[in-house]
Amino acid sequence: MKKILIIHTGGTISMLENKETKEVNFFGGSHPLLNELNKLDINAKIDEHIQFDLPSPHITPQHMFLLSQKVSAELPFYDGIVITHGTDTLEETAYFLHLTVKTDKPIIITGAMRSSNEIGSDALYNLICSVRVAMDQKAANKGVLVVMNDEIHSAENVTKTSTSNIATFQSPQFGPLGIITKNAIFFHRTILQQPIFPVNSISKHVILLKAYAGMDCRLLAAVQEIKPDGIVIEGFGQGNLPESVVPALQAFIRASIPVILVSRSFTGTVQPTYSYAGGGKQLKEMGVIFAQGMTGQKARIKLLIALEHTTNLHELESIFESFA
Ligand SMILES: NC(=O)C[C@H](N)C(=O)O
Repeated sequence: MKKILIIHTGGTISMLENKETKEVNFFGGSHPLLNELNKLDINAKIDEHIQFDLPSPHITPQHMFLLSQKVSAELPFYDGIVITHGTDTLEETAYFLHLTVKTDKPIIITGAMRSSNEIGSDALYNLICSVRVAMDQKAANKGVLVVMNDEIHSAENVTKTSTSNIATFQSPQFGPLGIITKNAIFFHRTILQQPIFPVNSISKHVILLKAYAGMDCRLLAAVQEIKPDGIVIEGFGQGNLPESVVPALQAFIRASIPVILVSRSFTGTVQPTYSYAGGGKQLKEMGVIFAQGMTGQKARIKLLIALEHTTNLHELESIFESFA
């Protein structure tokens, strides 16, 4: 019989609705899903552990690091691990684990858009589906997977696209890796092998900025005061920025602070096409590092992890170019 560990970290999947006020929160008492699976006819030995009871907007990279250590420590004793998590920052934790946990065993993250006692709750359903995927040999060797709403997504590509729809998790441009039906699990694509970057700490400060029409140098002047270890900026289209922010970015790079560029557009890649002031070609020549095919929040997670290995801008560039 397979052995699966469920690690709970909080989020709506761990919350309840107050029937009078309609607010959703943790309301003390025991975890609403704890031991629910043992009442069902699932052919697995399931252990559960409550790691945190946090809404996911309260999750920090330190929590992700602790979770990554817990998962790595428990993996030798289980055939697969399922993590429950709030959906707001689920994709960041999923990607953190994807980049830091070395294993060929299935690691699944799931959440819920409606808490356990709400009509149409997806909490227990997503948990059951996740355990089924974690028990499936086909889920091995695919990095961290996000299971929600009958779909299996790679941590690399998945993002929360809707504020409240239960079909919120999507992989724009790529689609899910597989689907879950009543009786079977189908994978129809896989991921390329990814280098793993194990970390012993998470100690750097990386900030994420979004470009907007008319952005000027004032925000970046304020950022200079913060003295970050790295900056991720979501530029326009193929990777272009307003001319006015270029001198500040240049100053960061001269001070050996990496500036990583992704796009506000959620499909396609960033590339040095335009040579006007602030265009991608100028940014590339200036030393801005282009991160391919990922959102700003994922590039930030990757930079946080990469900076634990090197602060050399050329090495960082090859880390961002070598995989996406
Ligand atoms: N559906 C959810 O889990 C959203 C919640 N605010 C959280 O991320 O904790």
